[in-house]
Amino acid sequence: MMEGTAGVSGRRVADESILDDPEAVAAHDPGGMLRFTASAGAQVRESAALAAEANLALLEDEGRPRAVVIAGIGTAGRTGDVLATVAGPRCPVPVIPHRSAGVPGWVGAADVVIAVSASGRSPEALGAAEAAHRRGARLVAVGAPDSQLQSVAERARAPFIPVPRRAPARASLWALTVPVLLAARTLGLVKVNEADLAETAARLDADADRCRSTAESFVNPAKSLALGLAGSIPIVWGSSPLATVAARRFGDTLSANARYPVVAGALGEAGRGRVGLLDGVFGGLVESTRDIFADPGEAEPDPTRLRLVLLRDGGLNADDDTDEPLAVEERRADAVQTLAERRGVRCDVVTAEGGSALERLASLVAVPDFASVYLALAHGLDPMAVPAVTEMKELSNQ
Ligand SMILES: O=P(O)(O)OC[C@H]1O[C@](O)(CO)[C@@H](O)[C@@H]1O
Repeated sequence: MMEGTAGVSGRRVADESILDDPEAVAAHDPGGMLRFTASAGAQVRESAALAAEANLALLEDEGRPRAVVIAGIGTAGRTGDVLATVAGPRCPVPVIPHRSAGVPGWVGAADVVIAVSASGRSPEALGAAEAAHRRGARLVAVGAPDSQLQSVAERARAPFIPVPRRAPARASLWALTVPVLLAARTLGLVKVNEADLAETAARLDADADRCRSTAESFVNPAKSLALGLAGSIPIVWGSSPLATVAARRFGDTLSANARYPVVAGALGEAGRGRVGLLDGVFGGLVESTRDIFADPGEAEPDPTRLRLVLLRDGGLNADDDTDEPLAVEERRADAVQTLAERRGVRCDVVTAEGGSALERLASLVAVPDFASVYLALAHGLDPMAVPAVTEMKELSNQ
């Protein structure tokens, strides 16, 4: 066990035995992050019901907006990326995620602002909601009940969709996302139907079952993903825009839960630049020194290596609904796997499953979400507590 200089303790080397002992898992997860992560399917169902109770019809009256801005930070901000990709390139209006306080200068009465904040008090979401109200834009607010955000929505006579405050923001992705999607559906921007929501929730439940703490590493995809990543620098690339949202989400959870540095993004873009990492000191250069016959007793401490996680969209998208032909995405994903193999860089692949965009996204997010928690636990880190975030807020007076 090591102590960090500010009193944070953990193990530098991951301890696999923790993951195979459900009691040890529970002991290292006093805040119940695994339980919250397992509630994803329930979040989808509950949020759909809460959105149905909100007066979203108010939005419909003024017809299709000029643009939709989704304002929020952190996980709340990710909901804007989800909406943009689920709406897809055929969306009739621009969908713009916005991550700083206020709204872009052009926002006015023709636009819709969806302000999202799990706590209902982030300055980014509150600033956007106030600005939308001042400028006469239509507003929808999504966040904690009885919060400042709810007050702004009430003042603006705008629909408010509550997100019960049970889990920390990053374990509330689905509770935050579903209201955003349903508001956009009311505006005619996405085609998410009840069956899509039910199937997404069912897939999240099934994945939570596969990733439960009592399922041992060799049958638990999240534990094996976590153990594969242990000690490495994860590089997470998504093969399509949808898979890229999942890749960035994995970057968020690996950083916040497991406190791992991550490179995450779109494979299309990486292929023109960052793929060069595979040749570097943490890639091909270190892999060329890997000695599989070395005596573990005499071996030097294991050097830090890259570990590639490729999130593949699975080829279920209709060609006419994507930015790029599917065949291009698939060839690129095959190519990076070949490249990694040539350099000796280990690669994990998660392939999307399901019929709707939302279900496919869920299938790419669920196992990595659990893996980020198991990786924290294997290092003896409490995935719930991120003292650096609190300290950062104190130091910057925010
Ligand atoms: O959803 P909220 O409450 O606005 O918080 C935004 C972000 O800020 C944090 O709470 C950190 O302060 C993140 O966990 C979260 O995603």
